[in-house]
Formats: sequence, structure tokens, C-alpha cells
Amino acid sequence: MESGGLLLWALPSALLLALLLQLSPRLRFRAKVLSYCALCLMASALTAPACLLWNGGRTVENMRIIKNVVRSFKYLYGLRFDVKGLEHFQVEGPCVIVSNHQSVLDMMGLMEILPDRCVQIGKRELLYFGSVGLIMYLGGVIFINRKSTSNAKSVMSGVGQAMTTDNVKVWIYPEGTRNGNGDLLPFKKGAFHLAIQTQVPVIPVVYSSFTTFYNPEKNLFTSGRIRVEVLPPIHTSGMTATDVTELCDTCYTTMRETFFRLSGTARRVNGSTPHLAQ
Ligand SMILES: CCCCCCCCCCCCCC(=O)SCCNC(=O)CCNC(=O)[C@H](O)C(C)(C)COP(=O)(O)OP(=O)(O)OC[C@H]1O[C@@H](n2cnc3c(N)ncnc32)[C@H](O)[C@@H]1OP(=O)(O)O
Ligand SMILES: CCCCCCCC/C=C\CCCCCCCC(=O)OC[C@@H](O)COP(=O)(O)O
Repeated sequence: MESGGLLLWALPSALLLALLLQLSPRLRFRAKVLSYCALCLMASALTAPACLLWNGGRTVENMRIIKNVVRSFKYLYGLRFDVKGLEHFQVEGPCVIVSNHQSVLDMMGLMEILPDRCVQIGKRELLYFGSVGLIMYLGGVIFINRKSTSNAKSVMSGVGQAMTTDNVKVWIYPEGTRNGNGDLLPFKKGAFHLAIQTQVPVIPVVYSSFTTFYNPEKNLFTSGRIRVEVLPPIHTSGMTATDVTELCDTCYTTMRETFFRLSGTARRVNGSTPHLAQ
């Protein structure tokens, strides 16, 4: 009797939802993004105990576990990564990895190629994203307060010391925020100060544009292919604070050219309207 009643409600509701998703591209897009967030929350909640049992607490070693979990997400969303230049990660000791940042989907691209003993710099707000914040904390993500330059700078100088004493690589998104407008935002300089202060190489990584398969403005979120290129390390030994701007500009120019080449797009004309990233 009870299961009959449940069927009476559940079946039409499921059919109605399926119909709505078919009819409204916006709803379909939102549902897919929401499913990704739910997957991240669920996977993080299940992975956190494994990290605690295996490694006991906050340590970069947990990134290996997190990486293996996140690498399976791409199959659910029909994403394919074509990666070139992985050999450039084989530098002795620490380095600063810089890459472009287009959307929350970047976590899949990040974990696809993340080298061993590598942590990321993330905005402090991410710490409060429930189990996702917990897993980032356990993986050793370094949180910065973007609203306070002095705080961000002092955290970054602490990172420099830890990089050399603990032999860790640091992954930074120098655009400082997500940007899905089919171009790169101007770079912030924190990553380049860090590399020069610690005299370690900078390794640029470029992901092709997502706009052909993921575009919130067009409610587009389909399967797709992402081309990834790890570029040769840029050595900083002998550089000083006066070289930061030039290093930053060199990386920006090289990465932007690579981005357009990988995306198969021409250079952007200034003034074109960017769309919001999600
Ligand atoms: C299943 C779930 C999976 C989860 C997976 C886990 C993975 C998680 C992945 C998480 C991914 C999360 C991804 C994310 O969350 S991305 C968002 C967070 N990340 C970043 O913002 C990183 C990039 N930002 C920067 O580098 C900024 O520069 C910082 C934040 C440091 C300051 O920015 P701010 O906007 O406040 O200031 P400014 O850049 O205008 O600079 C002002 C001045 O200071 C100088 N200056 C800067 N730095 C230094 C320094 N160190 N020593 C000395 N000087 C320094 C600089 O040259 C400039 O001077 P001048 O040149 O104009 O004279
Ligand atoms: C109990 C609280 C529950 C809160 C639930 C929150 C739901 C969100 C859940 C999952 C989102 C999965 C995202 C995985 C990590 C994403 C990292 C990321 O891409 O962060 C954005 C950051 O780089 C730049 O931020 P802005 O572009 O400046 O903004």
C-alpha cells in the first residue's frame, strides 16, 4: 500500500523533472554543474577518512589519494585530456607551477597531471565549502586571504621556507580568479616573487579554452577534449626582486600564445565581452 503511494508520487515527479530538464537548457546546465558540486562534496566526504587513516592528518602525501579519486570524474562528464610535456615536471627539488584558471572544472585538469609532493594556493573561502574544504585542508592546500595583500604576502613567504625544507612544489593560478572569457587575465605577481625568493624554477602549464564545451552564457556543458601543455622550466637562479616584472611578463606572453595555439583561436581583440566563469 505504502510503496504503491510512493510510486504514485515519485514516478510523475521524476517524469516532470526529466521533461523540465529536456525543455530548459538553463535548468539542464545548472543541474549538471550542481551534480559536479555534489560529486565533489560526496567524494571529499568519502576520501577524508581514507586520508586520515592512511596518513594521519594534514600532509601533501594525501594529494596522491585525492588525485586518484578526482581523476575518475572525467569519465562521468565525458572529458578527455591530451597532455604534452609532462617530462618538464622532472626537475630536482621544489618549483612553482603556474597555470590558467577557467572554472571549477579545473580541479579535474589539475589532478590529471599533478606531480608528486605538490600543493596549491587557494582562496581562504574554500576552507568553508564543507567536505571540499576539509579535503583541501588535509591535502595541504595553502589558504590565503585575498582581501589582505599583507596577509597573502606573509603566507607566501612562509610557503617559500616550507618549499625548500619539505621539498614541495607549489601550484599557483596567477590570474588570481576564475576566468572563462577565452583569454588570460593579467597575472598577479605572487608566484614570481615566490619563485625568485626561493630561487626555484617556474613551470608554466596551459589548458586550452573550455568555451567549446563549457559556457555558462550559452548554458553549454557537454563532453569535450582539453589540450594541456607543460612548458619547459624557466630557471630563476641569480634573479632578484627587480626581475619579477620581467619574469611575470615572459610567462604571461608565452602562456597566452600557447593558450591561443592550443585553443585554435586567434588573439582576442581588446574590449570583447567576457562571460562569467562558474
Ligand atoms: C574533490 C575535491 C577536490 C579538491 C581538490 C583540492 C585541490 C585544490 C585546489 C585549489 C585551487 C584554488 C584556486 C584558487 O583559489 S585561485 C585564488 C587564490 N590564488 C591566488 O590569488 C594566487 C595568485 N595571486 C597572487 O599571486 C597575488 O599577488 C597575491 C594573492 C599574493 C596578492 O594579491 P593582491 O591582489 O592583494 O596584490 P597584488 O597582486 O596586486 O600585489 C600587490 C603588490 O605586492 C607585490 N607582491 C605580491 N606578492 C608578493 C610577495 N610574495 N613578496 C613581495 N611582494 C609581493 C606585488 O608585486 C605588488 O607590487 P607591485 O609590483 O605593484 O609594486
Ligand atoms: C557546509 C557548507 C557546504 C557548502 C557547499 C558548497 C558547495 C560547493 C561544492 C563544491 C565545489 C567544488 C569545487 C572544487 C574546488 C574548486 C576550486 C575553485 O575553482 O575555486 C575557485 C577559486 O579558484 C577562485 O575563485 P573565484 O573565481 O575568485 O570566485
